[in-house]
Amino acid sequence: MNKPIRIALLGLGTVGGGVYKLLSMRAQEMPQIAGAPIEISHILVRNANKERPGVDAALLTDNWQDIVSDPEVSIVVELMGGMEPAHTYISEALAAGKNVVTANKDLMAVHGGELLDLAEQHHCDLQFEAAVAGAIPIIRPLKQCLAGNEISEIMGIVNGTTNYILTRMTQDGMEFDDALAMATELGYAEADPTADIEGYDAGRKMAIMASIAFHSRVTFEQVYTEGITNIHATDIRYAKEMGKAIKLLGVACNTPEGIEVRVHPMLIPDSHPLATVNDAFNAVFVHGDALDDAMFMGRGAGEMPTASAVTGDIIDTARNLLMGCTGRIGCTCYKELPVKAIDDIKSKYFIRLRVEDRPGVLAGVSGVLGNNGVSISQVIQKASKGGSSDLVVITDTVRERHIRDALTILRSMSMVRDIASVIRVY
Ligand SMILES: NC(=O)C1=CN([C@@H]2O[C@H](COP(=O)(O)OP(=O)(O)OC[C@H]3O[C@@H](n4cnc5c(N)ncnc54)[C@H](OP(=O)(O)O)[C@@H]3O)[C@@H](O)[C@H]2O)C=CC1
Ligand SMILES: N[C@@H](CC=O)C(=O)O
Ligand code: NA
Repeated sequence: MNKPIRIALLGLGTVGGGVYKLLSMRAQEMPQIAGAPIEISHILVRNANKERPGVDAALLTDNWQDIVSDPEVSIVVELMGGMEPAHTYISEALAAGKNVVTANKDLMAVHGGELLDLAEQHHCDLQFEAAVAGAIPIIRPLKQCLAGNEISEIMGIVNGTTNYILTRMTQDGMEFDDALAMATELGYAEADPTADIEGYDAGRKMAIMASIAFHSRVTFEQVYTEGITNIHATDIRYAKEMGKAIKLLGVACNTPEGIEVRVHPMLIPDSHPLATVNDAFNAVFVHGDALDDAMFMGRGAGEMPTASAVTGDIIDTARNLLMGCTGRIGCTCYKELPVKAIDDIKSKYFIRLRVEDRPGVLAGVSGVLGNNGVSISQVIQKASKGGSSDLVVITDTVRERHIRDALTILRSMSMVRDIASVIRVY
């Protein structure tokens, strides 16, 4: 039998704890699955004295040097999250010739190119399947199975926390804050859930996928992001009346003018496959010239689903180590494509306004939209409450900058008391 492959876990929280459990559950079969036993030799945590039931306390350390200077450790599994010290530790591990598996989208969406280059220099694997859409295999399919395609579009639900919140608000009428507390309790949310609810986490995942799919580096700062904090129960009610669901979607397209990449809430028809993706499930649509359409669906967050993706990467790296072929697949970005500004992107919009309840208001609002090149496809006006009423306008497809100009004028009009919501429509 091959001698054990020694790995170090950095982090033993939701995901690290899941990986520890899954590796223990599969320990007996690992020589057959991976080609050698896989043994955890160190676990780095912030607090090595904390009681951790079911975990061998002798493995715990709070000293990174114990790991990076141990020549027996061949795979470092980073599950701490955040930029630092994760960036330094991963760089030092690669420089020391250690392979790395990480679930860290924050880091990969900003420093992915640099870290993949470093891995290549040292002939090491740097694998990050769990960083995008949790358990769903998507990084490896994009880099390997779909490598013969020209991919033109990726669209999907890539944040479990926000999908869980929107599902609870839609199906159970739950308040936003209560649904977020449940998502945190279930281990779906990031350490700072702002990243989830403001769309940053989904933006990071879209940057990573767009880079791989379009062979051109896209970083997080280039992704337009809007979260779900401005989605109200009233919007969800209107969406239901129109036979639509509200989802936080990531969209990335490779167009002749450049890459479009964005994350924002969207109204999608109930008949659309993404409308039925609920709770912490994620789904990713990919369109390729040879592939046509494919959809990947599964759990996007949580202890064991995320551990599934991390453990798959550990096993793949172990197999590469045993075959002497680590570092086989590195960075696949060989183009330098521009990324389009959000102002140039076109969409349909749902605009909910609180307006004065008097004659001429509808004509005033539609006049401003028309003067800015925004044509209307549907209008809903609800009965008056306290002298104002809800006016919902669905526009035809329009350029983002025209909507912005129109909204600026509408906001300044006395007949418009408030622009309550502006949501894109599929
Ligand atoms: N939760 C999920 O569903 C998913 C998470 N991810 C990603 O996985 C990673 C881990 O997430 P998660 O498990 O939820 O996070 P947790 O907050 O649950 O766990 C973080 C762990 O890292 C340790 N840690 C944090 N900072 C340090 C440090 N400076 N030095 C040593 N140890 C440190 C903590 O130690 P201690 O225990 O002592 O506090 C803890 O064990 C993140 O990158 C996240 O984005 C990816 C997909 C899904
Ligand atoms: N916080 C993330 C965890 C997985 O990436 C999410 O909710 O999707
Ligand atoms: Na994944």
